[in-house]
Amino acid sequence: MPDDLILDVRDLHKSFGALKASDGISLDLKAGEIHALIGPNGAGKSTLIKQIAGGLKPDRGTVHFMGRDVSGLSVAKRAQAGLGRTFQISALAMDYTVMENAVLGAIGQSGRTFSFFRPAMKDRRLLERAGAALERVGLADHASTITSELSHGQRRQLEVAVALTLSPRAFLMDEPMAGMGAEGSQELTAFLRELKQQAPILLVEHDMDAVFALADRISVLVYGKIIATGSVDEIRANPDVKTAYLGEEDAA
Ligand SMILES: Nc1ncnc2c1ncn2[C@@H]1O[C@H](COP(=O)(O)OP(=O)(O)OP(=O)(O)O)[C@@H](O)[C@H]1O
Repeated sequence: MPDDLILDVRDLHKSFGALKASDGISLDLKAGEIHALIGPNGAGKSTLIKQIAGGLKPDRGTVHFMGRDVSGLSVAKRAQAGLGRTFQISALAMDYTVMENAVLGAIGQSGRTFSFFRPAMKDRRLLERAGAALERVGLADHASTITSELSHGQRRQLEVAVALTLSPRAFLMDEPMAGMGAEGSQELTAFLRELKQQAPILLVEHDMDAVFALADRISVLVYGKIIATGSVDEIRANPDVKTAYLGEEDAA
């Protein structure tokens, strides 16, 4: 394995009945980069991210992470191994405080199973780790704020903080810009550019301005197949990509 290869997805296949949502997908993520995954609605982006994160089992193909085959591991095990994920739909506990959500992240729990929760809130090591992550995303001053009171942009920051508590070696991000205003997107863009130095990011994003501003590489997914991978300039100039997107506009 080359040193800078963090995530290596090989020949993933996933069908839903006759529909091939992943049709032989291979892609990789290298240290220090943002690799954006774009494609028309229904192309299979979310399905791919779920298979990489471990929530959906491929019919065929493998996922290697840091040189290790993680194909058989659960979401939680992959997260503990350093595969961090932020969600398209928030998994934050809205009536808990910002710090409590970060601590839940630090014990590898997202969602709503809180059996370890009370003892965790007294664990100094976990509190420190959660506090450091909040500091990193600029939410330290909001540690005791109830999460539902945060702005949309702040919730996104908190999702990143939750992922950061496990010291990820890579991030999977599903539409982090969704629902953000122009100012919020700009702030998040600047933050992601800094974050990629710590851990590379596989980014699914519909906001093309953000993708073109951020991505080191772009892969284009259409009907379950990657039709092109390249730099921003290469993808912009690629005739197949233009056709795929024009086709979508014509259909709309
Ligand atoms: N659990 C499922 N059962 C059946 N079909 C599914 C399932 N999940 C996804 N699909 C189908 O697979 C295809 C790919 O869906 P997916 O959500 O991965 O696309 P996407 O690129 O993320 O789309 P969008 O950009 O709209 O979020 C779609 O046709 C979708 O209807």
